[in-house]
Amino acid sequence: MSLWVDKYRPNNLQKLDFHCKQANHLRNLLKEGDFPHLLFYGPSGAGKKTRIMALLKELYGPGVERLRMEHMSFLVAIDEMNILEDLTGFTRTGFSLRTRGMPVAESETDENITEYRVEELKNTVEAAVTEKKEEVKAELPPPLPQSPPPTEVPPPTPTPVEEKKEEPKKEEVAVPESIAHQESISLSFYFTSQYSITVIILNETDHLTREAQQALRRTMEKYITTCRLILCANSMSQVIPAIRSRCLCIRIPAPTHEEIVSVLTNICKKEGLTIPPEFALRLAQQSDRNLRRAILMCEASKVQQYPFQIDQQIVEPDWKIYIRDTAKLIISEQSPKKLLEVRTRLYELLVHSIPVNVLFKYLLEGLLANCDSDLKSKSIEMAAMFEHRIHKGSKPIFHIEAYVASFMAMYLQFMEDTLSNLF
Ligand SMILES: Nc1ncnc2c1ncn2[C@@H]1O[C@H](COP(=O)(O)OP(=O)(O)OP(=O)(O)O)[C@@H](O)[C@H]1O
Repeated sequence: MSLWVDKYRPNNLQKLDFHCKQANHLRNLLKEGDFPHLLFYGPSGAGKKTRIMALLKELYGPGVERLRMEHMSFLVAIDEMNILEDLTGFTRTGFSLRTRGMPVAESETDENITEYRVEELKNTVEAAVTEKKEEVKAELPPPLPQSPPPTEVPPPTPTPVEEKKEEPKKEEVAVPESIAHQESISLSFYFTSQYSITVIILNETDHLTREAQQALRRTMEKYITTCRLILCANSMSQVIPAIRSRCLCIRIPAPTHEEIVSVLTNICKKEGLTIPPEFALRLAQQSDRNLRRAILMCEASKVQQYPFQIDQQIVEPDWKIYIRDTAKLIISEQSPKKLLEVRTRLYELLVHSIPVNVLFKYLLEGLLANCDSDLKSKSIEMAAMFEHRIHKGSKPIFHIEAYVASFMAMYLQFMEDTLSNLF
């Protein structure tokens, strides 16, 4: 049994429920059978990946659904065991790179990671394009003719991707033996190969370091004849101009409340349920125009209570409640002890893969909801500064914590001033 978000994810361009005009443009783009490098950008839950998959399906047919995730093993050099523990969560790479407790020498953390990411990115893309090309080509069925001859029926060929699925391959990049400690990490990326073009989908391109993006730029140029990159990003401001200019940028705006209501109504109809429009609208409003969140909340609400009531309580995600409680903690007491407690909670959220920008946004929201109106503008100004530092720096936790400490100091000062004015 799958979740509604997966079960009712439209799988071709015709079935897309909103931004239909844009879907038509994409179809026109594909008429030639080829396309430039693409960069899809827009807020989370707007339907970027759904569109990418629908686009590939339009181009290559149903086989593309068996797109797979490839795991590659890399050996990472580690000099010492004075280790940074907090690398266990998300790292700022564009791949779904997750470390298995990967230790890194503290003194050289940033450079090591940057260098490693650049190499890793280049190796991965190049391996996918060059080494795998021959192998993939050999296994692929002949390309579908534009207008198939009426008499000839092509012989059934085994689907290549299915074959590969049975034996996932691992590659290892050797590192010098002199290095004392080595750990293997798993790098995941998606790629599909059809005909002569390898299509590589890179998620979270905006989380790549600048160096990695530069490397990607060169790779894009080098393999322009054999490879198409489909990049996916939440924010364009973090993508370097060189990458932007090499791609056709496609903006996927967040769906409107009405569009979300219509998607929810359709899903409920398919499930044989009735959803009051007022309740669907409340779900849309609470989801912050994130369609995935709205569908998940709708399903959770159905489990909690059906038939739906207009004023039914909407089940919120745990992490959202946890962030709100963290904000309340900050307001409740401003002391080093509380700061430590908040720090632990922030780490907890990060290791559970809550994106930094989401964490920061909801934390600020929670603080603003609880603080005096005089403090609001200052808090927002301060938050903007620390958010900028998060993007510029490499360790978001430092900056979030610094923000919390600064907010505490400002709040404490404000309370003292208010009290002294009273007496
Ligand atoms: N056009 C659509 N019609 C109906 N449902 C949709 C549509 N587009 C997306 N969805 C639903 O919304 C969910 C989220 O979409 P998707 O994963 O494509 O968003 P995204 O923009 O890639 O999000 P993120 O950036 O967070 O990964 C999908 O699981 C799907 O169920």
